[in-house]
Amino acid sequence: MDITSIGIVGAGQMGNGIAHVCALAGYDVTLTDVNSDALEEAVKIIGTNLDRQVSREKIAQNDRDAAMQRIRTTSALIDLGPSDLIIEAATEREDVKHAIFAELLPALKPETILTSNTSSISITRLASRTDRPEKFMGFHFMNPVPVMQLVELIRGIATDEPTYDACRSVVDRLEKTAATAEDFPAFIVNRILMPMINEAVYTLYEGVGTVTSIDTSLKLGANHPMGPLELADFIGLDTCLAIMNVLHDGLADTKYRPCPLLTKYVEAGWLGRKTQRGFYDYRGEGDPVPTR
Ligand SMILES: CC(=O)CC(=O)SCCNC(=O)CCNC(=O)[C@H](O)C(C)(C)COP(=O)(O)OP(=O)(O)OC[C@H]1O[C@@H](n2cnc3c(N)ncnc32)[C@H](O)[C@@H]1OP(=O)(O)O
Ligand SMILES: NC(=O)C1=CN([C@@H]2O[C@H](COP(=O)(O)OP(=O)(O)OC[C@H]3O[C@@H](n4cnc5c(N)ncnc54)[C@H](OP(=O)(O)O)[C@@H]3O)[C@@H](O)[C@H]2O)C=CC1
Repeated sequence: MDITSIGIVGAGQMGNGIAHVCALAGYDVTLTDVNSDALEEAVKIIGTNLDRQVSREKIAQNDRDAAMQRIRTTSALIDLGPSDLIIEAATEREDVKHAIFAELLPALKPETILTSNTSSISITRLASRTDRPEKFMGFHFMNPVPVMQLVELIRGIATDEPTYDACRSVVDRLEKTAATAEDFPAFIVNRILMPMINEAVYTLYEGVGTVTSIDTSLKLGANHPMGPLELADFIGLDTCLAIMNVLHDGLADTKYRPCPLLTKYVEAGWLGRKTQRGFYDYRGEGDPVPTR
């Protein structure tokens, strides 16, 4: 199937990044969110990130302008009806994703491919609640989307080859690299990355190190671009906790037990950068201040 238009559900940090790269690659993009402020904010962020790429001579000004022209926003989910490919990038909660698909399905063309950017949730289970499990895939971008090269492609048990091939062609057109993962909890990247982040939170919880010493250790001692707690704030602590819960429930192994301190931060609404406070406090003018 020739994909020319892409509908994106959720205009948070992932949704805006996905809209950015898809529009830049020439796809017509429709972006939707339940929150109309999030849509306005997403368009601003996309404009700023494209400007940055222009100023660093990564893209030309007219490519930037053409990409912005290709992005349409709407708060009505059914406006995604004509899209050839849907990428769902709403909050990492299975009930939210099921509800989105239930509302969206009656508006879709029969041939439309349905995908989720979920970090961890079973693709087979999400697909089973739709009318097209053979046309359903995991399409997992990494954050920040305009910078990170990888897209994980995850087949559900029923996904057919034409669907996989069509998604792979989209990854090629975005000039990203695909890695194929089997449909087990959290796939590849988060199966490995998230227990490391959770262990960093345990290291903090048990008083082995402070926020600063833990992040400095991994940045300078293991050459990670961000420390694990800084990265957790960047991803979103709610998303990190949701992924740990999927690993814990899905693999039934205590080694995936979410750290109680991670739970406490989420309960406080300290979700990281997106709420201005997590393991660091971002509300001041200067450098972020560690909260422990
Ligand atoms: C949770 C999941 O399901 C899966 C995941 O995504 S896990 C998270 C995966 N992501 C990571 O691990 C990110 C780790 N961090 C990094 O790689 C780096 O810190 C970073 C790329 C985010 C920032 O790098 P940095 O060197 O500290 O900052 P900075 O110099 O501002 O940015 C590097 C480049 O990226 C660009 N950039 C950064 N954010 C950008 C954005 N949102 N849009 C466009 N460009 C961006 C910058 O313009 C800069 O470009 P040049 O190389 O041309 O100068
Ligand atoms: N953060 C990361 O590093 C990565 C995240 N992901 C995955 O991408 C998805 C999105 O994550 P992320 O962008 O970080 O999350 P955000 O919290 O930044 O954004 C999620 C957006 O979805 C909106 N939303 C919630 N419910 C609905 C709905 N029913 N219909 C439409 N929009 C809705 C939210 O609105 P409101 O705020 O009003 O609730 C919010 O604007 C998740 O599945 C996550 O696991 C994948 C790779 C990396």
